Amino acid sequence: MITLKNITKTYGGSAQVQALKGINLTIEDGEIFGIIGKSGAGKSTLVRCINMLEKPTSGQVIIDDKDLTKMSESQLRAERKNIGMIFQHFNLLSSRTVAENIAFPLELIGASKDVIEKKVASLLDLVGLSDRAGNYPSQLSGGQKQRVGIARALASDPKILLCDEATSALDPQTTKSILELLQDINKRLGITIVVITHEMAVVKEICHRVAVIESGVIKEMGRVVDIFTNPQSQTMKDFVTSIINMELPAGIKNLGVTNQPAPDRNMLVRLRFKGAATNDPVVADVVRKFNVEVSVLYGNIDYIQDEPFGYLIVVIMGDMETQAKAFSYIKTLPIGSEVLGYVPRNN
Ligand SMILES: Nc1ncnc2c1ncn2[C@@H]1O[C@H](COP(=O)(O)OP(=O)(O)OP(=O)(O)O)[C@@H](O)[C@H]1O
Repeated sequence: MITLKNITKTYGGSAQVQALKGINLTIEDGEIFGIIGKSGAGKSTLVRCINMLEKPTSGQVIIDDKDLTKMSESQLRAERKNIGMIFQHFNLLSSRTVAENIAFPLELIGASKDVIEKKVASLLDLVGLSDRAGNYPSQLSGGQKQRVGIARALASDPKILLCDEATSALDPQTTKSILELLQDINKRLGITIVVITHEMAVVKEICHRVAVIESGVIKEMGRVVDIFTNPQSQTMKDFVTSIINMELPAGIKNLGVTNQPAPDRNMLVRLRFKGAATNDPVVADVVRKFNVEVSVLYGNIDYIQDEPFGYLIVVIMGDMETQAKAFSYIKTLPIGSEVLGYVPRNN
């Protein structure tokens, strides 16, 4: 488990920058945890505090009950074997072959030639590059270079893998294959993965939980499926709407939506489903119970990893009292719901 307690980081120099302003965070073993934020939010600083490449100005970094902020340099060097890291621009050694790059951390800890050979072969197999062992980085595509970066990061059998914008330099197809590899590594080896990104698509694809950071402060944190169906902070709403449209479709806006109920208006409602509730016959249920007509104007179902989530925009027709009763009932169901407004009855 990784626990960050009240981490602050102020960069010195003439103009002091407070990059982190009291970060509290717990990342469970085996989790894929996303940290998302815009440029300059403090993401890289935060992830570099986890392995103490950046020393926090104050606060504690506790990994498996050990406080890294209290360790000497040599203790830290030993501890960092448990924490692999991959980077946006791969950071491979251009004069070394693929196999030699992967072997590098093992050479540093004085592993025997035999051990290194076996380990490199199994890592090459894991990342699907067995046929590229003798190539130099310049002979590889971006995706292949990142695979080498991943293999090198895993060479010391870390328990944690930190990924700093690991797919930001890659095209969407290659990004997908690298994310699949990370997910596979998480499942097969049980490694905890911390993913730093500015792309919500990356979070949606592989993260179990996510925290959004802005100006050195965590604005919101939660399970990815909860965040997608019900973001609270403006920052998270902006990220969610960057990949799923929560705006009212133009066709619905044009119906003449008002905020107040009226005898000649019907209620416009958004229903938000996730997980098993996606299969619940909510609309049929409301129609039967309240003898109202419900018309579906818009629907959208998507998946976060294997978990479905979706939106439905419906119009509840009937007199004002029945509309209100039907909505009160919907509020008791295990789904999200909100009244978006009221539309003229003839729609
Ligand atoms: N070594 C440094 N010295 C001074 N200021 C720094 C240093 N590194 C980062 N900063 C500042 O700290 C703040 C957070 O930077 P950081 O790189 O952590 O953000 P980020 O979210 O990773 O941004 P990006 O996505 O653009 O890399 C920024 O204002 C940045 O200018």
